[in-house]
Amino acid sequence: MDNNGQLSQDVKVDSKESAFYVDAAKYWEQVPPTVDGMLGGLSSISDIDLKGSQRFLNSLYQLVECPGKERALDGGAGIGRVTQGFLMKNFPVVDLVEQDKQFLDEAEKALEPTNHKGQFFNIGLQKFTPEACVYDIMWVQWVLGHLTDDDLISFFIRCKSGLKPKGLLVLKENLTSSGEVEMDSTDSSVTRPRALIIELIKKAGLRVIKEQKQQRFPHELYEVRMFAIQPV
Ligand SMILES: C[S@@+](CC[C@H](N)C(=O)[O-])C[C@H]1O[C@@H](n2cnc3c(N)ncnc32)[C@H](O)[C@@H]1O
Repeated sequence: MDNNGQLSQDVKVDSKESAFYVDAAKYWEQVPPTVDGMLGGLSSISDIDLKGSQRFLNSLYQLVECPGKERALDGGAGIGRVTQGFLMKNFPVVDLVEQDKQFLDEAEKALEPTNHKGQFFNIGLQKFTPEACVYDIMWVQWVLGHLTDDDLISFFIRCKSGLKPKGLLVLKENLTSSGEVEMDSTDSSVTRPRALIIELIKKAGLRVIKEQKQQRFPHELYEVRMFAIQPV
């Protein structure tokens, strides 16, 4: 790590239960289970975000080999903002993976009166293995900065086995414009440059088939991009 608190290009942490993960879990433990909590006080951008996601998903159904519309996964689901605001409108079954028990309980409570069908997995993505060949879309948003590079590659590899034959993994993440990995010690996460994300995707034997920048976000925020990914 350099003096500016930046990690060098590679995000390498040895142990799975290292301080990197423990500190992140501690940070999220004291965040209120609200949309504002999920978005660091920026609940005002939630609608724009969800609409941008819907547009991107629609564009994936224009592809020649498009995914099915049965079952999705929400990775790093928090209180289920993405599940409820977007994925459930497109998929009859949506499973949620979230490391924080309080958030997942809140999601379960909020989804109970709806017609939600799906499972709740209280586990970190670095340890999560999806059931084989079940997902049309695995949507992973604003969480990958909490995984080390090595764990991210392993997670991508496990995602490949969770996808149906035409299924897609979709990432929606902040990207740095500096070309560097930037560390946030408050929530124990990193923000990666686009080039590193692409490199890690390739290392996992996947490739980006469609990519789009989220529009209409405040200019002071990191650039946010969506990547639709499939096994090579
Ligand atoms: C910025 S919030 C985003 C939540 C949700 N994706 C959304 O867009 O509303 C990040 C979420 O990732 C979760 N998280 C952090 N580290 C994680 C990990 N290693 N595995 C799974 N979830 C994690 C946090 O508990 C939190 O719910």
